[in-house]
Amino acid sequence: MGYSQMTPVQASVIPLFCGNKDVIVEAVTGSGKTIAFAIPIIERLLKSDPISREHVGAIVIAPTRELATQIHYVISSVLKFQAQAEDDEHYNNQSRVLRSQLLIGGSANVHADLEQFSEVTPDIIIGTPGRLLEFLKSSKVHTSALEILVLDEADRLLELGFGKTLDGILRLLPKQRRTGLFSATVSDAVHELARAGLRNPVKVLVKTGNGSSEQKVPTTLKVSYSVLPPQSKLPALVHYLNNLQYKKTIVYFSTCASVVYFYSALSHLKSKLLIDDLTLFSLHGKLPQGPRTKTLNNFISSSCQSVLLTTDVAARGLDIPEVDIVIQFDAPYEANMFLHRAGRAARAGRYGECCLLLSEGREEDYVQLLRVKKVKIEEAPMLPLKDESTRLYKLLRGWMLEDRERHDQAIRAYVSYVRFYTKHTMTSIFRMSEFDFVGNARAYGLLRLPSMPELKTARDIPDGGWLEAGFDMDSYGYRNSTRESRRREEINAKKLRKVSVEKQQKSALPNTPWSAKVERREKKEERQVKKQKLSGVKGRPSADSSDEEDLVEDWKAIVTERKASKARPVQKFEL
Ligand SMILES: Nc1ncnc2c1ncn2[C@@H]1O[C@H](COP(=O)(O)OP(=O)(O)OP(=O)(O)O)[C@@H](O)[C@H]1O
Repeated sequence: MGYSQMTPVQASVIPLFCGNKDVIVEAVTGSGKTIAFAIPIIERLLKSDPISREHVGAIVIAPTRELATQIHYVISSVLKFQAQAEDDEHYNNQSRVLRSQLLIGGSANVHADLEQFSEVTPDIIIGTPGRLLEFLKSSKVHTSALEILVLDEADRLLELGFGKTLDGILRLLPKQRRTGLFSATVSDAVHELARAGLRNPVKVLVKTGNGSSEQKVPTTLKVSYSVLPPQSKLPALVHYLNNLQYKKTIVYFSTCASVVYFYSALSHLKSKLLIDDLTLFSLHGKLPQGPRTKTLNNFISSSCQSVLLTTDVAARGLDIPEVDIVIQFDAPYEANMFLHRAGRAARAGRYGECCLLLSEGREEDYVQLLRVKKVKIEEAPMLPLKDESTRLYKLLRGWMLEDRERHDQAIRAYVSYVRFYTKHTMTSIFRMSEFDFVGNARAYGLLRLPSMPELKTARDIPDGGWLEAGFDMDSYGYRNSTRESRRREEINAKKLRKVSVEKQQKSALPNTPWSAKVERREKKEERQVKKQKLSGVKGRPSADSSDEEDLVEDWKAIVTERKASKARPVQKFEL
């Protein structure tokens, strides 16, 4: 494969894992952990008795489909040398040919996987947890001969959501086996599992730098940050994309909806905003598997300057050699994820850069936290953004006004970002009580804030949520004619309903106390339902700005609620 020597993690782990040791391995991103477990898997299987049909010899579990596919590719690349070695005397003595199979959700169903399993008779299975569990539950698959189990990105696999599936898989595996846990960030959760599944594990910790200069990121990675008002983040991104001369760039956003929106905006405005030969790609977990795989492959094989806009689905493990810069548009929900995102650059000793964009206010404290986590991070030089910013938002506004769907998309992205913010694990830094609702809404190019329960505790919200005074939402239409006629029908139906309610109110005589009581009660119930909706009891549906009248009503309720809350002692919004 062209490697002249082992990387430090390979030199430490291969002898241990080929022997009789379970291992927990922590080594920085891009340090060659895949080969560090691929070689021991192959060695052990070659040394053991041949595995009979329907049996599995080794299992590798990875948290994402992309990573599982990549590991399968690396293992298959090593296994290819078996064919070349067939004439080799040493090889013939061993008389084994190993095969591997990939199991991931979203592609063929588990029946097709089982058919392939009986056809190919693989010794090594590489998969994502859900599909793997389904597969192992089949009576056609036997695990009693399992020699070795590897959990790559083990800390992620043990996080909530995967933990249960993983327990299910572990229950189906024999206790007599070798187990290896690998990650660039081995958390406490891994030690929990170590107690449960590993026998006297050896912990291998491969550090970079020495003593006080010890780091959690590769020494060849330059990490910087910029603190900006929210409205300057998009112009800063555009500035970076136009001025950094790198072949491949990955930009991380916090939610799928943000990727969809910014990809759509930047692609449409590309000829006016970005340098000519830049190609944009978008990848996130809500894409169907086909386009997901195709996008990643196209990004990897692209020969021009390329930018991948993505979420944390592409943060761990992916090895794309030409990625030299990573931009984190938002800070991730936990500090370890920062290291994984950043580690897509500066792999295997190459030079790389990572820029983090933070919003002014509390978020600056994140830098200190990263320093405590042994990340060497410096402030980036100030960017000349003023003119760029005015021009960008003018173009964005023009583009948005061409189709109301684009504003809906922006609202979905904004709402998802706010919801993401509420889930930050570092609540003392990313405080909802300090969140700049208006600044962020402007950053997303919104004309009006959507009504959402989170706004109840927000400060400095403009009347009715308007960010663009005097804008007529009724005449703001969809390009799609079916959608637009449906919107118009809804507006007319609402107008009619309003007229009929007004008529009823007028015809109600003052000396008919019973009907007045009923009406009052109905209104009260209606208000209560609305209040429940706003307090988020059932979780609000995605904000659809086409429902303008409801929005006005909701806004009234928010104002009333805010007035009432002023009278009460202030309750801090702690998470
Ligand atoms: N011995 C070696 N010499 C040179 N390059 C190597 C060697 N072993 C692996 N590499 C290269 O190093 C790069 C990173 O390897 P790998 O993807 O295994 O890193 P990793 O430690 O698993 O990173 P991450 O924590 O991000 O998953 C790959 O491009 C791989 O080809």
